[in-house]
Amino acid sequence: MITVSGLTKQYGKRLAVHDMTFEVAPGRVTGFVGPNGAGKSTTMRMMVGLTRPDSGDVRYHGIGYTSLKNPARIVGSVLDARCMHPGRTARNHLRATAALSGVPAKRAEEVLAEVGLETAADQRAGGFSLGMRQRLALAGALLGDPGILLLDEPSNGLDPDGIRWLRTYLRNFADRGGTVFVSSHLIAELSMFADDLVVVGGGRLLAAESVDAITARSAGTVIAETPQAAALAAVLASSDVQVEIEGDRLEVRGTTKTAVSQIAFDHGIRLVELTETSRSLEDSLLDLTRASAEFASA
Ligand SMILES: Nc1ncnc2c1ncn2[C@@H]1O[C@H](COP(=O)(O)OP(=O)(O)OP(=O)(O)O)[C@@H](O)[C@H]1O
Repeated sequence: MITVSGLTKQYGKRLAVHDMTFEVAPGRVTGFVGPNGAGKSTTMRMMVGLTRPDSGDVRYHGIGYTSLKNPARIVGSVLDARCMHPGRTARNHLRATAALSGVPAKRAEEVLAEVGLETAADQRAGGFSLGMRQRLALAGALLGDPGILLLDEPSNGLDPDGIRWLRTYLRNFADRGGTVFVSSHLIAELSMFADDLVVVGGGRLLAAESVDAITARSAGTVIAETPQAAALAAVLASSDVQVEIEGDRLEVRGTTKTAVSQIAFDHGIRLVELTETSRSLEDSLLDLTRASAEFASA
């Protein structure tokens, strides 16, 4: 369990992170979402002691990061995949990192296999694509066999196969009881595989709850197609629903398909088509963050 309490960081006049409080549960993938500049990287840097918070703290099973006896064995993090010596081979990079973290050198071979980089083990990291660097950085985070992974935008630079591989990897890690905290500015991407979401905008926490809870809260939209669109819009407008009309097509919010069908039947209105779409998680989150101007323009 990761407990983030009242984390705050100001740069000059800019409040990068304000009073951020949330928990990240084991056995689940938690997505950390928000637009560029929302404060995700600053929060994650504070979570691993790279940036000192002005106030607040972060605890891993009740212990602060800097008080952990062997942090590499508890928390693996990738905050910047470009952060590696370009002249070193993948294997040597991992051996050097292992030595610094007090991990046996043979772990390098194991983590290379785990991220699918065995065949590139003797190539220099400087020649790696961003996607390969992401894998190598993840391998580095896995060296201490930690139970917690913190990853900042890990799918940057990965091709679709790489993204699928990463999702499966993180899903399995969580299913084995691990804790996964992964950031992205792409809400749709995270909603595909996260269990919980921590949503931020403008340095503030906007929501911290399960994907299911956020999805359930959002009302559905009913699409009705009828040659009597104006008549249907008129009767619907008299009940408490929102109606938008475009030619023969109505978009109705705040009701259900069954209710629209009944109203149409009661008024002798012929429907050509009637469908109900649940709003995407992305739409729901954009609602949540409507107040955040930065989110709206992201
Ligand atoms: N070292 C720093 N000095 C000054 N301002 C900073 C520093 N680091 C971050 N900021 C500012 O703090 C705010 C939050 O930035 P942060 O990088 O944490 O956001 P983010 O959500 O990770 O965005 P991105 O997806 O673009 O990385 C931004 O306005 C940024 O300009």
